[in-house]
Amino acid sequence: MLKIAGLSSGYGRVSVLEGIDLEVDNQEIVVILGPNGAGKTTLLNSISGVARATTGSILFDGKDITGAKPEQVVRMGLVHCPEGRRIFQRLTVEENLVAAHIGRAGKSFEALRSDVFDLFPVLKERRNGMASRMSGGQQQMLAIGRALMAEPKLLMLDEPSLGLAPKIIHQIFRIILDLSQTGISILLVEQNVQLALECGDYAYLLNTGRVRVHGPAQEIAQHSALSDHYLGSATEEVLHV
Ligand SMILES: Nc1ncnc2c1ncn2[C@@H]1O[C@H](COP(=O)(O)OP(=O)(O)OP(=O)(O)O)[C@@H](O)[C@H]1O
Repeated sequence: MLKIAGLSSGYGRVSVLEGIDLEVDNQEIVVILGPNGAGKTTLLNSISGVARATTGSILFDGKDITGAKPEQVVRMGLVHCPEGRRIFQRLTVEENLVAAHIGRAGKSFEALRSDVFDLFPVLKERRNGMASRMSGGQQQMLAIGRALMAEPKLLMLDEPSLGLAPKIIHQIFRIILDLSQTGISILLVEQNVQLALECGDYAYLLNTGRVRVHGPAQEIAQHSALSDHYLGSATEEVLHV
């Protein structure tokens, strides 16, 4: 579904990522872990076309999307649900969904809205309520609902559990697993290492812009070097667990 090879990128003259190789298979949940500033968000931004790749290639669904514009990438079914939710606070739930669907070909608004409401009944209950009046967890559900209006084949989620209560975090992870069951591939950036590794199939650990460790999520969870790497004492060596 997604194949990244030798990707380096950054912002203007600031280089952030160096030589990233990463793959996401069909229906797989791939987790990206790493300390603050490791480059996780920059990696998602580079895939979605917000940050520019300086070297390397990004293939999505068999097509080269290196250097493609964000709107082209979304149209192909690669959808980024950014950190901080970025929903329209002054619009209602329904209006947020409408805004996410404007100008789209494919399934009708009504059909997609119905899928979103099936997945998140609370959004149906609150469809005419202002987004700003909803709890953090409900706003995260709306952010994912908006992303689903673009019919993703691959959904990139940046820290969906950020700032949420433990019970709600479990709900969000349950939803991520449900989405994967519907055939959507997931690329998940998370600070909640334990839950992310329980939920994921494969994991990459980033530090200072490079992949330091990668392997099946279960093996990474048991790997004693993970904490060293996670805490930032990574060597230059890439360990394949
Ligand atoms: N717009 C930008 N312009 C310049 N540098 C940036 C920009 N955004 C991020 N950076 C820098 O890129 C590096 C990686 O940041 P990034 O946000 O990708 O890390 P992260 O792993 O997602 O961290 P966090 O967990 O804190 O979100 C940091 O040194 C950051 O200061």
